[in-house]
Amino acid sequence: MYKVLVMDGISDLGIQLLNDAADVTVEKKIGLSEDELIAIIADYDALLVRSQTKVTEKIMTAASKLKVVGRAGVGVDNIDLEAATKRGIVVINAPDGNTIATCELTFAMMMSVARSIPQAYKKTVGGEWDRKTFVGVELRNKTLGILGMGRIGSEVAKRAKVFGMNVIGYDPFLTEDRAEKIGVKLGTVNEIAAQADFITVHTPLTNETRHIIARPQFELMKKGVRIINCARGGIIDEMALVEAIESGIVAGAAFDVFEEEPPRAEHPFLNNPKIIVTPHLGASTVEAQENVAIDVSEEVLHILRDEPFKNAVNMPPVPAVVMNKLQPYFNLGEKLGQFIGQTTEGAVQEIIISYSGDLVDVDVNPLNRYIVKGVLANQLEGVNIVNAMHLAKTRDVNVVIQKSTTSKTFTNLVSVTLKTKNEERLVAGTLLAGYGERIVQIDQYPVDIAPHGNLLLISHNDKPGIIGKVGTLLGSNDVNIATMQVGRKGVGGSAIMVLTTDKSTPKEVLQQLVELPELINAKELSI
Ligand SMILES: NC(=O)C1=CN([C@@H]2O[C@H](COP(=O)(O)OP(=O)(O)OC[C@H]3O[C@@H](n4cnc5c(N)ncnc54)[C@H](O)[C@@H]3O)[C@@H](O)[C@H]2O)C=CC1
Ligand SMILES: O=C(O)C(=O)COP(=O)(O)O
Repeated sequence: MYKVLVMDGISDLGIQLLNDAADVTVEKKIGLSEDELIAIIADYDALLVRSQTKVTEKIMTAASKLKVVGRAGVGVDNIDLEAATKRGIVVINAPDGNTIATCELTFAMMMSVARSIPQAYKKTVGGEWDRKTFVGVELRNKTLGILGMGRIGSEVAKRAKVFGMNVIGYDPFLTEDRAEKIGVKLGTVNEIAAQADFITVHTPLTNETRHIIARPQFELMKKGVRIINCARGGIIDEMALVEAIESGIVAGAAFDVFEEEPPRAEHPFLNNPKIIVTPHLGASTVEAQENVAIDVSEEVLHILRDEPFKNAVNMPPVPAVVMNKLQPYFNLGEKLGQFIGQTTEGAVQEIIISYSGDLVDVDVNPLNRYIVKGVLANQLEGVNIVNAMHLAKTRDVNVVIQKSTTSKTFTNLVSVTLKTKNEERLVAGTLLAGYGERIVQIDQYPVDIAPHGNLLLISHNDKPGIIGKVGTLLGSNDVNIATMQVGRKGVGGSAIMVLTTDKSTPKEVLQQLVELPELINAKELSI
């Protein structure tokens, strides 16, 4: 039974999927301190958070069972990604579910700051009928500068166009073609600062975006500019903004997010009549909260059940077309890795993965992770597709990827060669239409094995009667042979025998096998 800990007010409707799962129990705890979380986290397989809980390295160190941290939202700056990757903890987010909610709040903030709605409301409910102070500005024909033209930034741009605004966007990934298509002019940060009447930011908070708008940019701005931040505190330098308001450059600002949340009571935004604030409400709509909780719950279930997933933040994203092609190979790749990992003794020095046929034109990086995971799982605990490459690197295991267009026999072939100080072994597999996964080569021997269950790998000399001897020995010890394959270099030469058995072969029977004069080695592999 998997145990999931839900924190930070995640929608109950959204996590219904987890509640309904027979193999999951869900516990909800709100507002735990770091120490309180450390005290209980070892019990849980999955942790679900929003932006409030800081998932620190200390918490992950205590989380001995934790497989996944699910972020019901976009930003993961509250989660120590490096610490998670090192420990093989998958971090997933729900990037699509709150785009519209945050875009709409941005628009609400832009209109509020253009018309001073919160300030006017406050006076009106206070008994004043002040129609002089709050003369606003229109959005039409104004220039909106957008830093960060991803999901939210692009939706804001769309709506701004409908309002008759000119939009200038800055985003290192915004191409001229796409900008033209959505009717956005491209500009640098400084060009935006100099030209815009409204500026809104929609980037993540990174080393590059921290204080991307600071004193030098405010100095370039037109008098009367209005600034909106519904992304992350810290993208705009808060103190420089206050100065720019005091010096009359900035006419108003609307902030949903703060460098420190919640802000201290004496924070200069909180008593500035030109600054509108909300308590990080961008994603706080019924729809968005249901969306992100559903998305994150689906992914958490996949991860707990060892099924493929797509939104890992601490792994490169896999486009859907690549995923569709690769997914059928994940199981085969992992089994080939497990198989070859169990055939060798001693530390692995190099893993050579070769692809031919169908996979040559595909980005095989996700599949490499499954293969390396399979290899290392034989020697290391806690390996998974998130940390497999990291663990290989930290253990000086060289991973070499080769591709060849010339597969002689199979439409697709994945072969894995393992080198240790004293050995080099190879296994190759394919997906056969109608038959599924097959191992088709072990070292230099062609074979045809369905890679499931208990496998006995026997190296022997090709002598008459050896097959019978092996069969008799196993049979007399109640080990039933399901399938048998033999491969040899030539008559009387060295050969291999691969058996699948209905149950595991006891150690003493393996020992008796090895003592047969024709046998070189016998090993049970579990894949
Ligand atoms: N206030 C709230 O409650 C919410 C805030 N957010 C924040 O909004 C941010 C944006 O969310 P999405 O649009 O969904 O993310 P996204 O990943 O679709 O877009 C972010 C864009 O920023 C761009 N970017 C990265 N570095 C940049 C730089 N140095 N200069 C300019 N652009 C840069 C990226 O290329 C990307 O296109 C999130 O990172 C999150 O922090 C998101 C949801 C709710
Ligand atoms: O999704 C995001 O990045 C957000 O900032 C939303 O945060 P929240 O889930 O409302 O704590």
